[in-house]
Amino acid sequence: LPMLVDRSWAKLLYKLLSSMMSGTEPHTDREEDYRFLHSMLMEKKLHLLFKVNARLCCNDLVPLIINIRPRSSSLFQLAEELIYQGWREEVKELLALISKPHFQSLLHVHDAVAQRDFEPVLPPIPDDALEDEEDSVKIVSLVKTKEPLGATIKRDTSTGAIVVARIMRGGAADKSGLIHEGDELKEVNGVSLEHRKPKEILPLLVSLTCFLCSVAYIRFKIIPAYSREEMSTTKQKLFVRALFDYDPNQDPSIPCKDAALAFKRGDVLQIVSMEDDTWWQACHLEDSNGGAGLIPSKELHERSFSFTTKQMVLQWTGLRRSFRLGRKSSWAKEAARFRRWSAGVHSSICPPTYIKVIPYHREPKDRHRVVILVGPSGVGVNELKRRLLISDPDRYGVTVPHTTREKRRQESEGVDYHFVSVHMFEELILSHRFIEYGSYRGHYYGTSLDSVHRVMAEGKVCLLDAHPSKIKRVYTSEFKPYVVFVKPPRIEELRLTRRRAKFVCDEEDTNQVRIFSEADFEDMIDLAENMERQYGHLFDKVIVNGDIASAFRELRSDLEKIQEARVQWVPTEWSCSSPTKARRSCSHLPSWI
Ligand SMILES: Nc1ncnc2c1ncn2[C@@H]1O[C@H](COP(=O)(O)OP(=O)(O)OP(=O)(O)O)[C@@H](O)[C@H]1O
Repeated sequence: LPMLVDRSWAKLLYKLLSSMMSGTEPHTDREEDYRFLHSMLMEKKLHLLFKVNARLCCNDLVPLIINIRPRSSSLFQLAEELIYQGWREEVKELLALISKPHFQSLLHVHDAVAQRDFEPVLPPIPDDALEDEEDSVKIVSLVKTKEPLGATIKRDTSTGAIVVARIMRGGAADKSGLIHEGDELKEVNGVSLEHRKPKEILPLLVSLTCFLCSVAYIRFKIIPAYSREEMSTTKQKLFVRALFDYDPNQDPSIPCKDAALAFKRGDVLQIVSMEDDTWWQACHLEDSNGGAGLIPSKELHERSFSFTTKQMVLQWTGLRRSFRLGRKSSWAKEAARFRRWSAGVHSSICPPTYIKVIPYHREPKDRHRVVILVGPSGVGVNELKRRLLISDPDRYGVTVPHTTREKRRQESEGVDYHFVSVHMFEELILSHRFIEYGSYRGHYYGTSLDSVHRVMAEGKVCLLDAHPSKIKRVYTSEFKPYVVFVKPPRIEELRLTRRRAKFVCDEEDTNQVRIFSEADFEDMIDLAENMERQYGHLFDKVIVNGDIASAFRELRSDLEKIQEARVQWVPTEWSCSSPTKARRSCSHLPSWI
């Protein structure tokens, strides 16, 4: 019976059939009746008749055959006809069934619904409402009275879409059963909600309400949450940012070089298949319509990384003997460095591979992402920060640190430092208000979260420099940090470029400066390698600071691009996964509709 459009009527017939068949004793008449009904129901002509009926009903023309009379009156007529055969058991049973009040009520309700006899009448859905849309789009028409809809909406921070945040139990939306949490609202009465803020949608709904009767006819175009979930399990695209360079020409393990995809650290790739454990298929973001290529899976890259590092350890062991012979003076230092290096290798369990990312649609009014500059001491982090500030003081700002040391004559409170008592500083430590803090010569120094907020609230890009281990503290959707790793160039270039450079070797006494020694350069390179190995997965950009002018140009243009880009790729963990997180990061967004 799937062809039968009028399902309720078909069900009724089925019920009739099953009630006829439900007797415990075998009855040949029943068998015959069943066969008769079955052949009648399977009759092609009857199916056609149902189709014609359905067409006519849809076009609101004269209802035919089955719809000619309401079900309740058809039933009474049927009862009349059957009364003459009242001696048959099955007829008795059927009569008993149809004379039950709840059965009759059911048919009355059916008749009322079938005649679409209810108020208020919803306006028809325009023909073009679903034009060019996917199947997953749903049109929901509601008549809103004085009662609020009982739903809150929010802007999804990762996609920019307006979604239903909460449905209040017992509210109009809940009672309608047509709108659900997580549904994406595409349009309201034909007005697109794209790039809209929740607060702009409220007046839109108010404008649809009649002032006299407070009734509003609202038509939502919705992408239901279930189909969005479906998309996430079946069709959703998985994007990753590569955390290493990959050149198939340098990889002897690739099964087919022509089928491979080369990429650079920082490239966003769309993963199209992860079926194979060792070789995934992916394409570059800008080339998602083109063919996919093979890339090493996470596991494969980790395995080959541990193989390479083992080989390096062996090499180092061999080299150390030559150090003992040729560079006796620096042997002890080399040994210490090797210890540090191998500790670094073994402490970093996993090499950076890929990080799952999602698009972040930045609105012009959104706060700027915090920029964190990291690098080994002396590499030029402060120099680059200083140049950025001078180049555009309206765009960039820096935090004011806290300290417990005495204020000096030329210093001012809130400009050079926030001068606070030890007690106050320790209170701030206990309440986790610092991103980073430490003590130097008996005084505390620290950068607080509030100082970052202050710069952000001024509409500026907050420039922070911190040890990479502290990035975690601000690695949230609130700050959306953009991490730049300032890397030293090769030692030959360091020697050339830093010939005249001097650095402050005593924080307290800024006159205590000295030039870089060969050991400083070596330490800088060692530290940089360690940092990259341990925290490389957090770096968005690596800038090699050889020539300061070109390093600065590269940094400035990169930051400008980031601040102006409409779509940026950020870690998936910044999308509000948990309700608490979502509430915290979207707390300013929910609005009543
Ligand atoms: N590319 C470069 N070429 C020449 N000199 C440089 C370059 N980069 C930085 N310098 C100089 O090196 C010195 C140290 O730089 P800077 O103070 O910026 O280092 P830093 O990374 O902030 O280290 P620290 O955190 O220890 O202060 C400064 O005198 C700076 O002018």
